[in-house]
Amino acid sequence: GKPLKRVPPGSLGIPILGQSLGLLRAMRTNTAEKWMAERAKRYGPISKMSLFGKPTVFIYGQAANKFVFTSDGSKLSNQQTDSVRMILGDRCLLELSGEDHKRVRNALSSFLKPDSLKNYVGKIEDEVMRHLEMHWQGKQKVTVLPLMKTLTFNIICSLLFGLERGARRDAFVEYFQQMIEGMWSIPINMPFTRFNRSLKASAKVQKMLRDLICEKRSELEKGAPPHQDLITCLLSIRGNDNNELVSEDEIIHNVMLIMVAGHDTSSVLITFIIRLLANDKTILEAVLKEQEEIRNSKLSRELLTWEDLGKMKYTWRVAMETLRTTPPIFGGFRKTVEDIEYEGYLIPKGWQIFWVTSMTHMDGDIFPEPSKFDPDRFGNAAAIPPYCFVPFGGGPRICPGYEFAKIETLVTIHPLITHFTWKLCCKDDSFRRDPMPVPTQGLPVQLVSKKLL
Ligand code: HEM
Repeated sequence: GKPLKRVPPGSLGIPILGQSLGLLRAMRTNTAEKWMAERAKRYGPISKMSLFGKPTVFIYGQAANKFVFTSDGSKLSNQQTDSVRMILGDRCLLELSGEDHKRVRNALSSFLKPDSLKNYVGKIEDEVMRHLEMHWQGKQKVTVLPLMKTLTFNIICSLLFGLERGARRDAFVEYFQQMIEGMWSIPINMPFTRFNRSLKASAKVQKMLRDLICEKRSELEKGAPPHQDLITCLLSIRGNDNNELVSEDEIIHNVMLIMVAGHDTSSVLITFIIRLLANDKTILEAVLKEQEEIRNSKLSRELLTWEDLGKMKYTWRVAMETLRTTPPIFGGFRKTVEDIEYEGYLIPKGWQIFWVTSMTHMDGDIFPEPSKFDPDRFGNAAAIPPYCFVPFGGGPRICPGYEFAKIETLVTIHPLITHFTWKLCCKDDSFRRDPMPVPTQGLPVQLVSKKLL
């Protein structure tokens, strides 16, 4: 018969802990890119390690990304680390495959597609303006990251779940933060571990969502319109037998996924754009010019439209370049469903595969002078080879929140840059990963209001 292939080089380290602590430590000191590059130098483009309790193979490059993003569920499943699965639940999109994945993803996409989101630009702007009035206007100093988290969380709550401002939303925010803190931790469920705290918070969030669904269901029965928010929309989708097509657990687990996937990522993107605009005068002026032209074409308090967003081309290029240089998502995992042969190696069934955004984003053959911040790289998006710019992943699981993130970002930058100027307060202008990028002290800035909101 065929000779047995070898598993990739590398070491699995100590069971359970393996290299998790090394990687997490590198992330916290912002040397994770270096950590990965050193591994690549030592072991080549495919190597094994142990991460978050599982044997893991780390692969990178354009071909590796394509392999990860396009292999179907018979080869690679999308199962997340134990921590993520136990916290978000086993019926969220990340855990589903095949027909189940398609059914639930279609249901979510009917809400997240541009044609539907178009109608919410005004509602998002309303949240942004209230936020700026409350937390920015008249202040001399603000800390950007926590504020942007509050803002993106509020936008999600109002748009997707119909949760208005108030005590209930505030309780939600708090449990949510606790829940997220343990998502990339080592799954040791003992009192006082990050993971344990996170699991408890997850149980509380699930209880709150179950109550919310119950209320929405009875409102629907009384004749409330089905398109007010994501939950009512999902409850209203019926199968052939007239039963709900998306189960209650699926609604709850996906609502939690969207809140996690949708607010942390975009808050990081907006924060790093604000940081960049403080550091780069030329780019600041170019963005300001584009935004003022749009503002000057409108009446003083007139709301932004979908067409206005379409004109913010340069601003979005700046966002894309920010996503290239500081991708909110460091990378992700898949799991092998069977023994797989890859580049002459055996990857045994049940192992994790780890892909990483920075490895192609910072590759000088793909992005010349990769450390230089240059929005014009995205002047002609078609010139960028496929599976190389992957802040949103790729293939059938590419981020379905791309348009949502784009709208939120543009709608937030517009009033910020036309009404305020800011300077960084910290001498130390660096960041760490936790695992999302966090600027020093959350990015405190000194603020000047140019004109009233
Ligand atoms: C700058 C903002 C964002 C970034 C960088 C981002 C990035 C990503 C990445 C890298 C993936 C995983 C792809 C994979 O593993 O193959 C993903 C998946 C996902 N994202 Fe986003 N995302 C962002 C915003 C959002 C928003 C605003 C939402 C929802 C409103 C959202 C919802 C989701 C969901 C539900 C998935 C899972 C899709 C699936 O498995 O089919 N994301 N995102």
